[in-house]
Amino acid sequence: MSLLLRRLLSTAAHGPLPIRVAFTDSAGRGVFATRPIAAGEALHSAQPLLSHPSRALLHEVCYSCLRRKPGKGGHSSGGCYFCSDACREHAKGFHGIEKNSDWSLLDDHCSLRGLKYPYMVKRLACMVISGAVGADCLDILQPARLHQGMISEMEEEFELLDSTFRKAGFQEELAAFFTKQWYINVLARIRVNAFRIELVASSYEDLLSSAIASVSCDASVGNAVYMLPSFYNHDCDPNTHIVWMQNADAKLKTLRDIDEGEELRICYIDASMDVNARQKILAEGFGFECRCLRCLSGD
Ligand SMILES: C[S@@+](CC[C@H](N)C(=O)[O-])C[C@H]1O[C@@H](n2cnc3c(N)ncnc32)[C@H](O)[C@@H]1O
Repeated sequence: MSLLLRRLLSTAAHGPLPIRVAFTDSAGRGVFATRPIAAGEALHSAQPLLSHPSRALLHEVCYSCLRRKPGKGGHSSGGCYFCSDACREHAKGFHGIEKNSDWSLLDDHCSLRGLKYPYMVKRLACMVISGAVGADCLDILQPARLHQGMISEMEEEFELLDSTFRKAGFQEELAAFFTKQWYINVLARIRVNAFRIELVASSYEDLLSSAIASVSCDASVGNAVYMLPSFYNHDCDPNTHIVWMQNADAKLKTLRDIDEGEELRICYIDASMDVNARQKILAEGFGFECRCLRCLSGD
């Protein structure tokens, strides 16, 4: 296990976490309980390594933590909304770089094709340039299997990002890491590990804005990639779930009693779909055939 993971598992506020990361028989690495865990117990929370608001809500959620903008107040900066000084401070490095570039070509490219992940790579590149993270910070995560069509699309996106950064004068900073291969490696990891974030309404006002958002089909406030949550495998009848209350900080909780040594699995997709739809999405989006008990029973 990497040093980073070991540190994450042992530095919880209330002692070591009741989980460990280990190899499964058929699904690569996974998360296992190190003791019996009761239904509904909070396992841990996790802050994103990388997040980005949905395009449709760019000015409606905090540019840093994805918290929804309340009806009044808030701190805006360059068109972006920050919910607090701490969020503004956290975003200072990458936002300063993003602000200095003209992203209109990338915006056109992504909105025409309905792409969201290139924005996450853009943000990661800005975080690397600002010194907030290393260029290899996602390397530990599992990448997607890519076919030639995906690689060609990624190469096109890379060229757009590269020319935008160069026009803004970041040649020197890019030289250290920003290659086509870096872009492809990072995007391949984001494809498999990014979570689509839907906040659980915590107030009447939130409830109202979620209702409006779901009517207009943009219930997701954005996407984020985490470290520890990325090691949870999928099950269509999961024993664990991941929730977001007010912002992109994720909380993992058990859904039923768990035995010591049992693997903890979450559901990556909408579990209410039928077996054929679930199998299709998991095969196309995540590259595996789901052989969970529910799928095997044809449910
Ligand atoms: C978010 S990662 C989960 C952690 C991953 N197993 C690892 O080693 O990093 C998602 C990937 O794990 C594998 N995976 C997750 N759930 C699976 C399942 N039920 N059956 C087979 N493979 C699964 C797939 O390769 C999938 O693309």
